[in-house]
Amino acid sequence: MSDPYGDRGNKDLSIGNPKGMGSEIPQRGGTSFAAPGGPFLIGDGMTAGYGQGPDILHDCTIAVDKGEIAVIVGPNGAGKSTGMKAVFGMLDMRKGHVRLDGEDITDLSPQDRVAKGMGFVPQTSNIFTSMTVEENLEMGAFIRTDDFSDTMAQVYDLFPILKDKRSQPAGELSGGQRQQVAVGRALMTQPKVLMLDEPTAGVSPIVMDELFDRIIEVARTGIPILMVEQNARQALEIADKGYVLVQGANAYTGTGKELLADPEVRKSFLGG
Ligand SMILES: Nc1ncnc2c1ncn2[C@@H]1O[C@H](COP(=O)(O)OP(=O)(O)OP(=O)(O)O)[C@@H](O)[C@H]1O
Repeated sequence: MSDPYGDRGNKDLSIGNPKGMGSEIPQRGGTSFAAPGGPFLIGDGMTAGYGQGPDILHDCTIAVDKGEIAVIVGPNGAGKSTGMKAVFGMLDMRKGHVRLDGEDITDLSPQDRVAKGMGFVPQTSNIFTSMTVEENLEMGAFIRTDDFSDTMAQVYDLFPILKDKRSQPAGELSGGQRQQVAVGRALMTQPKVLMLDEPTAGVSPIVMDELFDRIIEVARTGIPILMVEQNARQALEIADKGYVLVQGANAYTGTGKELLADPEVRKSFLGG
């Protein structure tokens, strides 16, 4: 396996990173955004599938660094959600590693990854609909033994509508508000990194813009964000780094700007 991140000794960096960060042209394949010591969170060379089934991910690499929003886009069935699940430890990895802040966490359970600082908002069933908004947030704090009232106040500052609706069952909220509950719940653990699987699924364009603004705000508080998005163009606009996955493999990697400017990416994935 290539080691484009140069954090496991003296290997040929040219294998995965022919031009390096900052080149004008997005590169095919698993490109490096090399930072000393490697990215903050990386699923590196992941090959994985469900149960005894075929490989869905093929040597797929996704990563996010401190201060960044990294976005994973690609056609339906490309393996975006599977990539997120693999990073979160919900699949058996057949090859590859997951590292968080330099530590190899490949063998940890999802629960243990949460304790290590990973917040994950899955695509579906990401809230408890019969519980109130506030109870959902409290559930998010389940691993904490300290006083979490400050964090709850921060979540309410970020999503004021949730404060207004804190005593309502979460199932009564609109789609965009439910997504806020889901993100808020993940923030209650005070994660070191936040993973979001299609946070804007099923919401209107206006609500999508609002959610993206909130996500940028979260990122500005210092929490790196790795997210999957169907709304590729809009997501790449706010992305420091983007991954286009095709059939479970890295097809294009670059900054959001680079990918938006790439004619092939535009033609194939952004509707021209
Ligand atoms: N629980 C599962 N068991 C078996 N196969 C699955 C499971 N979930 C997904 N797959 C398969 O994995 C492949 C990738 O699916 P995945 O949901 O990761 O793609 P995606 O890029 O997130 O797609 P979408 O944009 O439609 O959500 C598909 O072929 C899908 O059928």
